[in-house]
Amino acid sequence: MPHPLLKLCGNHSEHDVSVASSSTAEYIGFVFAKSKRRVSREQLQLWLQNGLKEQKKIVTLFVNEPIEEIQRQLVDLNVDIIQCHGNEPAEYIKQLKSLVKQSIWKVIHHHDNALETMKTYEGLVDGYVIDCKVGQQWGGTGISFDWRFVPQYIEEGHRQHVPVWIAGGINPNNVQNLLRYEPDGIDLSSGIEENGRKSYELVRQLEERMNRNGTK
Ligand SMILES: O=C(O)c1ccccc1NCC(=O)[C@H](O)[C@H](O)COP(=O)(O)O
Repeated sequence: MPHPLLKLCGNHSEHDVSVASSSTAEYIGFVFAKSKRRVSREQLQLWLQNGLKEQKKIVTLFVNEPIEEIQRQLVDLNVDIIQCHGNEPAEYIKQLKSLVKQSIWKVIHHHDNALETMKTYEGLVDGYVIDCKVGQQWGGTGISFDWRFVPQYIEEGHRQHVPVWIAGGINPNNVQNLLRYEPDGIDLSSGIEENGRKSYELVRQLEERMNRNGTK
């Protein structure tokens, strides 16, 4: 079975950055939206200056943020991807894409019309993250959606020739169930945390379970 890409998201302290940096994750994510995991531009700048970026791609996450504010936050920051985690419409994504150099990932929250929503971004995004929205919480909830729907999202993403990442409630104990669906990437936050901090041990367990499924 092929090995999916790994993203560790919601890093918000030097400790978290150290855990994520020492992992095999190809992508490291930072929340710029209202959240207990929110980081400032200045924090990320410092971590980048201290060598965080070597070997890793950096994802910055926004929720329905005015485009000018995204531009303001990212000026002179060497980051690779902007993850739009709210309900930003296609027109917004089109405008953002025309103004920034980073790749753009759109989060689709699993719901009855999610597949139709996904189709509206065709040709505009460089990837999708399918996540679980719980009440007013856009992400980082630790809750999974019904993974039997994963194949339909992968099929639609591949029809659009872009990768599909799965997020929401993934942890070392359930990751193998998800890997059966062969997502292009998996995105975790709560499932590798202990007392609100990323855990070296949980990341180690995650990598060990992922490796049981195939080699990188
Ligand atoms: O982490 C947050 O607090 C957060 C707040 C607002 C929007 C998105 C947020 N997090 C996104 C992620 O960290 C992940 O991409 C994804 O939602 C998976 O989270 P989890 O279920 O905790 O693994």
